[in-house]
Amino acid sequence: MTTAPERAIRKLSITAARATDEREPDKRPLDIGLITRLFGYMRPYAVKRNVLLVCVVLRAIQLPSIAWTIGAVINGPITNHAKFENPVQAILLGALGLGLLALSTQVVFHFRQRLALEMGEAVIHDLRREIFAHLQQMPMSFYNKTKLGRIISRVTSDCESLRVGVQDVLFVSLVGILQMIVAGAFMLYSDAVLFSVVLAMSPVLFLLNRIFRKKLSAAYRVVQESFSRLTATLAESINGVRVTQGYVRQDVNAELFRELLDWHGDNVVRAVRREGLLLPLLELNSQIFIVALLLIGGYRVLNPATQMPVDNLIYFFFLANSFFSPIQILGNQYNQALTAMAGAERVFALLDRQPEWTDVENAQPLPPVIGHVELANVTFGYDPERPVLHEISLTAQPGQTIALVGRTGSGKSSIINLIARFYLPQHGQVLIDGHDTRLVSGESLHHQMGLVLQQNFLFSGTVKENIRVGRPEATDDEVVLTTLQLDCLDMLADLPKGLETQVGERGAQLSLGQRQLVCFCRALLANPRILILDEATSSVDTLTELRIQSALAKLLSGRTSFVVAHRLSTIRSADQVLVLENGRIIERGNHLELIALGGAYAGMVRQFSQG
Ligand SMILES: Nc1ncnc2c1ncn2[C@@H]1O[C@H](COP(=O)(O)OP(=O)(O)OP(=O)(O)O)[C@@H](O)[C@H]1O
Repeated sequence: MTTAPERAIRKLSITAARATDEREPDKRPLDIGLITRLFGYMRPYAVKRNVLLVCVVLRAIQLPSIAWTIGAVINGPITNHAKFENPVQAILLGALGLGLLALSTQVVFHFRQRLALEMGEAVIHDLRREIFAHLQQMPMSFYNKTKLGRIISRVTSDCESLRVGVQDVLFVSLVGILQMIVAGAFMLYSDAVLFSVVLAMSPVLFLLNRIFRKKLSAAYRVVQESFSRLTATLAESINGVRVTQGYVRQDVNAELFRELLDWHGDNVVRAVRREGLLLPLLELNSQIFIVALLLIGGYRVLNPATQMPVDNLIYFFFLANSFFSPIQILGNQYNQALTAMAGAERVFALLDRQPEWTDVENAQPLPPVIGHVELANVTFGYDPERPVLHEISLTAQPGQTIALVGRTGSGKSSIINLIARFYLPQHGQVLIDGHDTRLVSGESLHHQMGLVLQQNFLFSGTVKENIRVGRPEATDDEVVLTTLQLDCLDMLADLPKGLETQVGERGAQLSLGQRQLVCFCRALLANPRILILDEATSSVDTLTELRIQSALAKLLSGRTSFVVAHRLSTIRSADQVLVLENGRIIERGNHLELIALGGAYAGMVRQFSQG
């Protein structure tokens, strides 16, 4: 049983979730700049694009031509058979012509459809590749400020709406517009007055269509939103299932999920009802227009002043169908075009977004480093207005291990972020062998720096592939040698397929200890002069812990290392221990010196030993 306050809190959280969902605009007016830029992506496929445009033109002519041919056969050898020497032969010829025209229309339709799909796929493929490459070189500050969901939706839903824009909207609309022009020309030729009536009706039909479709797509957008909330909650619940079970929150979560399901169900029913009402109304609109045309046409046939031939009226009705049907489609396409525009604007805005900083012009490659690292009077804040590191100065001699210790939030990770040049300091310098890291090329810097982060990030793939990330060109023997050097080959060889074992998503199929060892091997294989290590806090069994400690000692030896240290063993053997508090170094020295000092560090170690 859930209590009333719990229910109230749940309701509140659902309402808040609905209300605070910052929406991005889902439509944007047509913008010739965006359309031209999108067209640019078709340039590499110019031959395909041109064949496609030919298909578009052919199809636009073919459809009204079919109506025209039917009208011509009815008006000619059928109605006026007396005027024909051999009307049966003329009808047969007409039917044959119509059959051939219909066949060629469908052949063109096949290629129009196929090439448009291929073109859309090619454009989106290239765009996605470009976005991904762009994302890879954005600095950390970008990821800090941009929500992951937003980035993912640029590559997924925005690119999808662009695909619809290219595959459907663009070419279908082109066919529709051209078809209307061709049908219009035939109609104008047949009866100018009746055509002007049709012309006057078209904007009304188009607008009605658009309004109805807009209402429909608004209803389906709400459905989409509730669905994505549902899937997000599902994913979160499954990821957090251990916490749920641990805190016996199954009922509460099930109730929350049920409420979301209800909400989604209501939205679906509302959208379906609206569709059930609007679509028949839409059809009725077109039929009312045909009724109006019939009235005016009938009047013009009967009125002696106008004397419109009845054959022309029949002929006109066939063409009217070719003229009106694209209007219905265009109303919908227009809505989709606006969605594609919104997607295009966001995608291009992301692509145009320049990293806040890149390598300086003429950045020199960092020469092979010896491993002297210095931070000179560094002040830094993720938000420049709120520094989290204040006037930090430190020097690491080549080969030294520097342990960074301090309470959570004291600035340890921020220091290693600056050494790795994931961020730039607002004041002061980070110097490697005397070179300001700001002035050297990022690539040459990162090649000479090894990184082992707390999350022990593993990519999907095998253990071996994950180790090889450190040096992709390393041979299998070198990988094995690395694991031997760290004395952990036996642990990895014990995995179901040894080094060929798939690690699963984010390394989920390996134990925490195994994941750490794989990351150590990766760093050792790269053999960097400078190593940055955010020691994992996760506890492992004593035996594994000893293996990790000994592997770590081997990994650190001989390199300049910065370790955000959590193990007393690591801290004890460090050449320098820097104690941080509120972004300042408050104590420095080696373990024994700091113990002798009897200050903050000595207090921490005391607590640690007691804990
Ligand atoms: N990406 C970020 N964006 C904005 N502020 C941040 C970011 N990362 C850290 N901070 C802030 O900077 C300060 C220092 O954080 P930092 O991560 O360097 O501490 P830490 O000592 O490494 O902590 P922990 O031991 O918990 O990892 C904290 O106040 C934190 O809130």
